[in-house]
Amino acid sequence: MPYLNDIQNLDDIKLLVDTFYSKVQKDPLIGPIFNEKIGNNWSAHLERMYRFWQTILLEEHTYSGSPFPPHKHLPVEKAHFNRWMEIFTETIDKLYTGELAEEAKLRAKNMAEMFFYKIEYFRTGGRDFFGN
Ligand code: HEM
Repeated sequence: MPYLNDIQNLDDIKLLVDTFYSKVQKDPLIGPIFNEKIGNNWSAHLERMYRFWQTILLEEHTYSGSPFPPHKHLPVEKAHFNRWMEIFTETIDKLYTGELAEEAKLRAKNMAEMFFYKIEYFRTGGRDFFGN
C-alpha cells in the first residue's frame, strides 16, 4: 500500500477530476447520462470541474457558475447519485488521504443530496422556489 498524500494543489485536483470522470464515462449506470449530454465537450466539462474543485478545496476562486441548473432535468434517480458518490469516494480513497480528501467527500455528498432533493422537487411540480 503506497503512502498517500492529501490534495495539495491544482495538479492534484486535475488528477482527481480526470480519474473520476474517466471511470464515470465507462460506468454502465451513469456513464451514458453524461456522454449523452456532454458528447464531444468533455474537455470543457473537465476544465470547469477543475475550477469548481479548485474553488471549493483550495479556496482559489476560479469557478463562477451555477452548479445546479444543468442537473435540473436529468433522468436521474437516487441510484444514480449513489453510484456517482461511490465512484467519487473510491477515486479519492485510492489517490489521497487527509483533511482535504475528507472535505471533498463531504462536500460532494452534501451536493449530491441537495441536487437529488431539488430534482425531485421540480419533478413533482415544484415552482422555482430555490431560485434556479
Ligand atoms: C448522477 C449524478 C450526476 C450527473 C448525471 C451529472 C451530470 C452532469 C452534466 C450532464 C453536467 C453538464 C455538463 C455540460 O453540459 O458540459 C454537469 C455539470 C456539473 N456537475 Fe454534475 N452530475 C451529477 C452529479 C453531480 C454532483 C454530485 C456534483 C457536485 C459535486 C456535480 C457537480 C457539477 C458541476 C459543478 C457542474 C458544472 C456546472 C456549470 O457550471 O455549468 N454533479 N453534471
